[in-house]
Amino acid sequence: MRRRISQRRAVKPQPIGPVQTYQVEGLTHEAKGVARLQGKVTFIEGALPGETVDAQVTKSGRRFDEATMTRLLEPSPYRVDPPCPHFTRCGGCSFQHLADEKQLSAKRDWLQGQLRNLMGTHTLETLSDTSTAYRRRARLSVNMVKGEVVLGFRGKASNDIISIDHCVVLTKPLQTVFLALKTALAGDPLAPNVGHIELLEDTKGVSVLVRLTSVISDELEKQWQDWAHEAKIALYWQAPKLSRAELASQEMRYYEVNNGEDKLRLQYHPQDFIQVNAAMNQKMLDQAMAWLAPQFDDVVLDLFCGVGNFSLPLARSAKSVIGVEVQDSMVASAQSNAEMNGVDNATFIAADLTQPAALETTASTLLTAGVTKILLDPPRAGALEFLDSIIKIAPAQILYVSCNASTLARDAEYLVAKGYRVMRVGLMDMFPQTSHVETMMLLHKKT
Ligand SMILES: C[S@@+](CC[C@H](N)C(=O)[O-])C[C@H]1O[C@@H](n2cnc3c(N)ncnc32)[C@H](O)[C@@H]1O
Ligand code: SF4
Repeated sequence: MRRRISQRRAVKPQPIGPVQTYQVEGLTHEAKGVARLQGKVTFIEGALPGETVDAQVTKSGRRFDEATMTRLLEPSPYRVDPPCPHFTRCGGCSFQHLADEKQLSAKRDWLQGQLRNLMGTHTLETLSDTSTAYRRRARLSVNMVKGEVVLGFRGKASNDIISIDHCVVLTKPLQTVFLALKTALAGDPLAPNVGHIELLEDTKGVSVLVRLTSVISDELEKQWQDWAHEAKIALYWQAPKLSRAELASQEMRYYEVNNGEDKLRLQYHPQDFIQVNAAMNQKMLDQAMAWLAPQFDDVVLDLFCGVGNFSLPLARSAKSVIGVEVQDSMVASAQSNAEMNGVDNATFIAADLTQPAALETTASTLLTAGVTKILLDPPRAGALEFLDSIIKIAPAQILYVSCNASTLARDAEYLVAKGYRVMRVGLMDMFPQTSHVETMMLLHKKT
């Protein structure tokens, strides 16, 4: 474990030029200030638009330089004290020095730029919620340095693990567990056997998944189970080389979502994908239902459906829903989630939507199903490989939920070229304090 970390260690940027004064004009997507000096663009870590700063170049390229701020001469009125004491070193957040409303407007400007060929005269709609204490899932890195355990996140300018005492974007219960875990791991024989740790909070409570790098004794395992029991934490172990099937046999978790007056319970395994921000997930589901407006005669296809986060609410209003997901275990969870919630009009198919073979079998099944609306929520790579199948299925409406604006722009431009029209576009601020944005786009088939 230690070896792997040192191999991946990035070189910390070192100053290579004199300190110079810059007027900062803009902000990049990664929250670096943009300035020009003698015509050359410089990206300055830590600087904000409207500020005058001293900075030192750390990397010089043909087209632009990168620099680090050494002194803030004139601050922006929108500069705020970062709520997290680790902000300057931890790579988890990039925007904490900028007021919440300005973070959002910077994200809006950036997203509108990414989608410039698609926005037309549409106004970008915005969904947001609390800017701290929102993260219900986090992956912590663990390292041993000179016999001391280091628990935290990767650094900003390097792959080093930064020791964290308090992470303000975690939900309050996870902040408490983080501290308890850190205290319990210090000097404990478990620490050198841990690769990383996942914290998870859901309707069932708090859980901790420990990924082991080597086998531990039954006695040590028992001590930690006792600790978890005492702290009311569900503890999951992932032993080295544990198969997915063995993992899947472990106890399931669940979270709940509201669907109007109705409550839906979704079971999942701690290793399965779930949306990280519970409050924003609820707002996103409500918006998806409002925009796609499933009716009693709609057959809705939910692509990349996970454990049925969108499928189940959709099925409550539609004639039927077909979910497609690559992970067999998540397909099984989605199916049992439907049954547990009394949803009898949803079926789920396991298929890899990037593979031509799967595409042919899946798409031909879907071609005859009379699909009227499609919701898709792909991973960052987008859904390029399945777009032709979508065109063949020819739904009247497509709701695209995306965590990567550039693949969304690529895919949506393709759909527009094939006869769809953009109807609504929305930014969903799922990850405040970071540069990530989620986007929702509604497209209608041109008649
Ligand atoms: C962004 S998540 C969305 C999940 C679900 N819609 C939700 O809201 O919880 C993307 C999902 O796509 C699945 N996935 C990833 N690659 C896939 C592929 N090639 N084919 C089908 N599903 C895939 C993942 O397992 C994951 O469940
Ligand atoms: S991820 Fe947590 S610890 Fe890191 S900067 Fe953000 S709030 Fe602080």
